[in-house]
Amino acid sequence: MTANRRISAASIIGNTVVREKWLSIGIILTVTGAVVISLLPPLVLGKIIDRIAGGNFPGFSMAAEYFLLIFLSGALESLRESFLTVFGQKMTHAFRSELSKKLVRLSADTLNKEEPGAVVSRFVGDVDTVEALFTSGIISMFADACRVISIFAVIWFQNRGLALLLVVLIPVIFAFTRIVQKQMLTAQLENRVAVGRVTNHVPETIRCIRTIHTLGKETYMEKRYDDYIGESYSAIEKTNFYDAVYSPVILFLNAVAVAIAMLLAASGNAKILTLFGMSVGTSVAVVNYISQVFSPIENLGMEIQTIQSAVAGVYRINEFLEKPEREMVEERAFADPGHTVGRNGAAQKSENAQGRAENSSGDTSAASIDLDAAKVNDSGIFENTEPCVEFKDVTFGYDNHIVLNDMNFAIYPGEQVTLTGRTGAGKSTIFKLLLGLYRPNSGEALIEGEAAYRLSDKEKRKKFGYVEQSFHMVPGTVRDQITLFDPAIGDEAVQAAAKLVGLHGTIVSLDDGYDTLCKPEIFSQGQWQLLSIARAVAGEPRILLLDEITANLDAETEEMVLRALKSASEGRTVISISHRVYQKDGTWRLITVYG
Ligand SMILES: Nc1ncnc2c1ncn2[C@@H]1O[C@H](COP(=O)(O)OP(=O)(O)OP(=O)(O)O)[C@@H](O)[C@H]1O
Repeated sequence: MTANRRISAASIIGNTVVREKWLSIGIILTVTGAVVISLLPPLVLGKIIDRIAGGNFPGFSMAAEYFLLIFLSGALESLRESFLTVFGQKMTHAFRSELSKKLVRLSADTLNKEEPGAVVSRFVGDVDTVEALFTSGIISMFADACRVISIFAVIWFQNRGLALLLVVLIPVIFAFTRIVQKQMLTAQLENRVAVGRVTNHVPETIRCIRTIHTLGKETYMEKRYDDYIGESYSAIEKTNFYDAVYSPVILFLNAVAVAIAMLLAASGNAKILTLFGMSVGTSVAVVNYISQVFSPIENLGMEIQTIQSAVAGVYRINEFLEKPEREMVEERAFADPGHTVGRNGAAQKSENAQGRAENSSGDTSAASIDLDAAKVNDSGIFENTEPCVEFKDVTFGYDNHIVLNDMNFAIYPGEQVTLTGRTGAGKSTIFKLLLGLYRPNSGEALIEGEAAYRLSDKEKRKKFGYVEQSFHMVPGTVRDQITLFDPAIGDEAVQAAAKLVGLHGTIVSLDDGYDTLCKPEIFSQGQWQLLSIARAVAGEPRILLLDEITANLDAETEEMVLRALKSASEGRTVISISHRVYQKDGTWRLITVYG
């Protein structure tokens, strides 16, 4: 058995950074490179203007230098964005892989308590927010912060007065940006809720259209629809308002800062000029820098928001990764003794049949078990007297609710046993213990002498097949439904299983035969159930566990499934939960569970 793995969002991020080290280095280089290079063009432009103002021709090389720097700055920024996108995708892949590994390791108890929608939202929404943390969160925030600081530093050396002006202005701009962004976010969320209501309202109206007409509720439904649209409209209005106001205000502040700096630079006052004096070229460069400082400030506000929601996503992902895991059993080389009962059971008439018969009458000591009937087929298909399924003093409960109390029973190879009992007695719980989904609180639930929960997934498939009330389709072809992607089950075994249940003809008549992509409409309900039996027997298990397999079928379809089951049961031990008894001949036995 393997212990719980310790994995968290931080370790997934760390592992991905190490695994993608060249990409990570590329991001660091492009982020810093883009910040540094973007500072240079205004400086060169300032020099060019100063030359022109002094009556000198700046020369082709200076102009070329200016354009080259602009090109380089743009190229580095786009390279940075590409690296970040790829990195974000790698991160998403790493997170989703770890989450899906975790999902298959969750204990049955944990899975039972999980809402499917909540699990899906961790795979989709939460992982997306973590991806955004890298594509438009933490790294972009670092880049933008560096940009603001470096622009400020350059202005400080170029024009001390303007730098002091920015010290006052930048926090004001930032605060204004955050207020607008928060208001916009609230309005967007309101809009999302309203749009959700509108989109739910339409199908709901269509679904209930007869009831609406019958009860004359058309006006009421129309009014509700109008209200929802109205809510959405006012939310969009708010968003548009803030959107419309933001840019002009920022442009205005930009213009105010430039105007103040220029006015003071042209004031002619010696004291003021010690702070604001600058050449024409420098003033061009400074104006350029000021207009560059606004966009990273605006980005910073958005990035803070992205980081906040990513932190919530990371928290939810960590919560999921910390959930209790089932005890994982390592795959091991195990000797497959082959079927103790062959396909042709009668041919393997056992010398021990007599011994089993004695056992069947003697082994009824369980406190809560009643062996109503215990017969052995005259042709006797038991090969030995060792039980293939056994409950020894099993006590089990969910949380504090004890369901099975000190239960004992033994089932022998080749037997056909039906578990019966009132609803809630614990029949399905017996199956869950045999499937190894739960571990008994005390006692032993054994399959071929081994604790069921200790069996690895491969061993389980070899030892037993499980058929449920309804078929659970996996994405893939008809063949995949039978093999469940087990490469050990070849075409021959697939076809043999389908023939056994009488579905081979139907499958080959499909457009692509066994390669037909499965969709709900390609088979009838009964045929899906036949496919379920084919899936269960394809691994050639020695035991079949059947859980109310005809519960949802009409009489005719049930007849067809029972016929298939008869062939599938031949030479196997069959344990079924049913309110009806499948096979009353030969080795059939009834176990009543009292719970
Ligand atoms: N995952 C679970 N968590 C908590 N209690 C459970 C869980 N599964 C079953 N139970 C409880 O265990 C008891 C036995 O349930 P079980 O499904 O084994 O009964 P059953 O005999 O198969 O019933 P039915 O014939 O109605 O299917 C019931 O009281 C049920 O509420």
